[in-house]
Amino acid sequence: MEVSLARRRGVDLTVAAPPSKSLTHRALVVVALADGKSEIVRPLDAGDIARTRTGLETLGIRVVGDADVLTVQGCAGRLPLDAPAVVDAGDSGTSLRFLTGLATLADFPVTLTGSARMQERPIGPLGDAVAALGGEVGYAGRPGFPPIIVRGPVRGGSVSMPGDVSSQFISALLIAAPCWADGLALTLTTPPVSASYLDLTTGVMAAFGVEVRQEERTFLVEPGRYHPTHYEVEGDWSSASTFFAIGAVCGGRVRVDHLDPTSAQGDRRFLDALAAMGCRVRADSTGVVLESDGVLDGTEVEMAASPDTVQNLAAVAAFARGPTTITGTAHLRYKESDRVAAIARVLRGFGAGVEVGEDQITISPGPRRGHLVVDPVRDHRTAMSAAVLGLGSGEVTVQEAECVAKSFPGFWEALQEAGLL
Ligand SMILES: O=C(O)C1=C[C@@H](OP(=O)(O)O)[C@@H](O)[C@H](O)C1
Ligand SMILES: C=C(OP(=O)(O)O)C(=O)O
Repeated sequence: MEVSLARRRGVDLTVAAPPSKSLTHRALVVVALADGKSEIVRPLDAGDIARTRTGLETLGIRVVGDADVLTVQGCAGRLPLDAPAVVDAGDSGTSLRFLTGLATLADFPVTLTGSARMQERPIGPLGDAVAALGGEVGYAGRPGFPPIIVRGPVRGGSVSMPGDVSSQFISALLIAAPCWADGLALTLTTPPVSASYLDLTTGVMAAFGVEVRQEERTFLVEPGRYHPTHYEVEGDWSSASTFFAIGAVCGGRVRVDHLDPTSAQGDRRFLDALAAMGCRVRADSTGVVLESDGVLDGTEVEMAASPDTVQNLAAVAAFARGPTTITGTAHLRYKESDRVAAIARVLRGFGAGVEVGEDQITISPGPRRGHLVVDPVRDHRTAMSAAVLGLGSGEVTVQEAECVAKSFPGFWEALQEAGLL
């Protein structure tokens, strides 16, 4: 599917944020381990969540329900797997990493694999940690990359791991840890990237009765049990960021409902960056409103904890009156595509100057080039950020636009309903 976008000015948009992808993934894997039946209310219904759901089913956990409520009978920390299994996580890094953690709780080997791109996304630090904690770990192809083969059970204990590749490795260990006989003392040898996602992990674990203690760079989890509960998923700040970016560049007013203005989701910081560029932002009891007159200043902003909004911010920066520097970008290279390269490719094609450093990107607005055709190379966030460029300036076509289904299947429909397509 191809989507072509025309320039819009003075938008007046009210949309609902879809449920959080990260919180739905976490809720699903935690309820799978709980010692009873739990309900997840308002889960995200999207491609990546389907990967976690079918992965859990492959591991012997039944997930029942639809878009409104999912019901799961947990396995009380011991997966009922009675033969070797293969989990295909497709393009979903979160599914692959979290289910690798769960595979430590099975008595049979589990092979975790994914798309061609997934086989280029690292998993070595997580594999090393699982092996050090007592599991058997192997790789079917290139060492340190999926397919990874994990055989439990893992006893747990103390381990060190770098934090600078993906926070998902840390979350995967933390989530499985209460089900290990010796619990976990995990010390990070480098500061964690995407650190806000660790707060989401510990928050969901706490909602199911398990505490994580943190002493400087060490995370401690005692052996214990997740207690079943009803868990309601809040709205997704990463998905919402595209609507706010559209408001920033087109000018006008954008209201996104179903967002918690006090959320632990780090992508909430995206709005601080837009405020620094000249937008006005306010929250009320049901959502968040952004107003912009379309006149934007460049800024300098650290985004290591909010990687999934960097492409939208880079797109907004192309409309500013001066350059914008975004720091904390090194780990964007390990995502659904190399997003540092994607930003450079798309924005240079658009007409902006892009300077790429080891851990930072500077965008300098420049004169618009002709019609821009964006191939997102299956990366949903590249596709959505291209919509920001298109609505802000016109003459942008997004190819294979259906890739947004990974996290936000209703994205293009939402734009259409708002009269923007
Ligand atoms: O834990 C999570 O839910 C996620 C963590 C982040 O990944 P990294 O920790 O690999 O940066 C983020 O980019 C991803 O979309 C979701
Ligand atoms: C990086 C992302 O997801 P994942 O790592 O789960 O593939 C994302 O949604 O932007």
